[in-house]
Amino acid sequence: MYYTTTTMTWSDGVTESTQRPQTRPTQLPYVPPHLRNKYNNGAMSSMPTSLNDDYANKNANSYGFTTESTQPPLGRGGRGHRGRGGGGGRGGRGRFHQTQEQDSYNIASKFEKLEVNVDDESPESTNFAAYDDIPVEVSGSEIPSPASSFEEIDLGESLNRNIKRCKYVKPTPIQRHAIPIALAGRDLMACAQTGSGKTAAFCFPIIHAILELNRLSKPGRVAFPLALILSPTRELACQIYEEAKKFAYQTRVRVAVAYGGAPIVHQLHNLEKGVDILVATPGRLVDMMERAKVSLSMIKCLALDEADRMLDMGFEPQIRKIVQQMDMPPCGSRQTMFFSATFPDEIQRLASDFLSNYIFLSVGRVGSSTDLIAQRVEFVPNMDKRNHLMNLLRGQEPNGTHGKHALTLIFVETKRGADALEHWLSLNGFPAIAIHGDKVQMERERALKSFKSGYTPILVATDVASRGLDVPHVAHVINFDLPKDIDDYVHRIGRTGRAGKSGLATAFFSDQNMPLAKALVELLQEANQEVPLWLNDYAKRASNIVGGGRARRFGGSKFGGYDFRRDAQYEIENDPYSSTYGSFDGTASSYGLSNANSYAATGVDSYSTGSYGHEFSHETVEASGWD
Ligand SMILES: Nc1ncnc2c1ncn2[C@@H]1O[C@H](COP(=O)(O)OP(=O)(O)OP(=O)(O)O)[C@@H](O)[C@H]1O
Repeated sequence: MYYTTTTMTWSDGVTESTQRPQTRPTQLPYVPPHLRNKYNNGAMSSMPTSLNDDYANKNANSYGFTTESTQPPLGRGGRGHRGRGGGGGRGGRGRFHQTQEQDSYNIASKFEKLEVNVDDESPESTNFAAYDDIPVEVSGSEIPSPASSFEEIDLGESLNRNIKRCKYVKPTPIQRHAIPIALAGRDLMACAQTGSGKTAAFCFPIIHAILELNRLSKPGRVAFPLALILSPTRELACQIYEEAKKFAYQTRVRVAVAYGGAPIVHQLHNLEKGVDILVATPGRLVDMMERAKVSLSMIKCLALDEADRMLDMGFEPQIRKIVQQMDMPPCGSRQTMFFSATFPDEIQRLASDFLSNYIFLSVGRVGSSTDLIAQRVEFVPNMDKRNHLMNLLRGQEPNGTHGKHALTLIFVETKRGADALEHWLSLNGFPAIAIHGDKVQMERERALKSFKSGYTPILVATDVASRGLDVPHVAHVINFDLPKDIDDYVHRIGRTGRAGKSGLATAFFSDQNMPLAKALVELLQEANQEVPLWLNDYAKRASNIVGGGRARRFGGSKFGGYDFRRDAQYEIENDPYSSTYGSFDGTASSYGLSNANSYAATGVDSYSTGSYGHEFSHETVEASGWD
């Protein structure tokens, strides 16, 4: 379905026979990925024949682990080196799981120990200078003013305390604009660049609203959450859940999570204890509702993270079922908020079905990447991809604290490709682990934990890991296979360069990627990145082909945010037979559209800030004073 592709790409297709050492024996004892190079290579004809230091030294890349440091993450072997997950998944719980996992994963459980530090602008804090000149576009009616600080927003004592615990000193731009809008109870369609703090932008107002209601949920056989947050992937649901728990710490607001691939019984048991905020993936939620374990009749607030993904082909029927066909209060009686870094026109149109008199907010250019990410596009013929990757990885010196490797995330197109590349990297001494939709949930979670902890500093992933995942210290994202869709590229590279930190993204471009060339050039230009001459040529050639490659999805606006309603506005302005427009804000407003100020005349305001504000035919109010 959604993450499934049947096409073969280079990462799967480059057969092991052509790429692996030719004399690799057919039967090898199981060796975990990290140790395969040292232990398995003994079987290679051109190599020394045992656990030979000589070989290990000659072939040491900068990831070369000592035997001591490479305690395998799995205690009980696994399923053989070609088993699911490349051996990274199924064993028992070894030393790793008893130590690092417990220490690092459940942040919320350790939250109590964190200090409340009022003035700390620690290195971990956001680099706000990076966001200073960010363009902001807002449109809709009666737009609440943005706030410049958390004090000004005033989310209440307990939330403010938790914000300090998180060491959030200042709101990020999306938070400055979105939180006041959400606190005013308005529906919202919000776009902001990857890693810019959207999760808190919807979690804070939700928690605040529930506290204001002063009516927390009670235990019972059927759960009646007051707020629902939907996420397209299980991992993202878990991440939002962990974040929401931190933000709701000591507030008595109960947060629960429901996602597929894990036993439903345990999740239901948690729900029975009472839940105020339910974070869920659509499939599992529908299942629970059909079992009459969850009712959405009390929902006051609905938030969709990665909203464009939630409404694309894969999820739209499930979302319609959850939002329109079960017992959720109708549009207008609940508050609805959509968040994403990308929001194609056609998906905005769909989304407007679920919103009432909403405000459109974009911080940074919709669908653009952040300038914090240095982007490099290299022409790499398919045949050379693996060697090129190896050289790239060899060049990465340990640079983290204690000489640890910064994390590298490699995207490939298919699940098979992810397994094959993980295996090949492991064989060559690079500690890699794969994550994709064919792995069982436990394997997926383990892969992510192992990567997050730095234990396996290379993660090979399909798009299952492209959206929303916030893994600190991802220094390099490599698009081994480029995606077909430029928005997917934006989300993928957005796994680095988060929260004001800088990052690097390298893409391997080959002939097959020509349809992406034009959009890629535009994206690089917008992000002030160098565009290789050869890529420009590809873009020109692509333009000459019918369709011209996939154009940017945000219509005619090169810079700044883009509210699709403006297109509709434009169409009507230019349609001599049309004089009314009834769907702009989800209400039946109608207005004449004959002059340039008609947009403002309808009570629909807008403002733009920052250096990329662009011109519209309607009145644009320049806002200042907070940016
Ligand atoms: N006000 C703040 N100050 C400092 N750090 C913050 C602040 N708000 C959020 N962060 C941190 O920024 C990081 C990115 O936030 P988040 O995951 O919400 O980004 P996002 O915009 O949802 O990204 P994506 O589009 O990839 O989903 C997180 O580690 C979060 O803790």
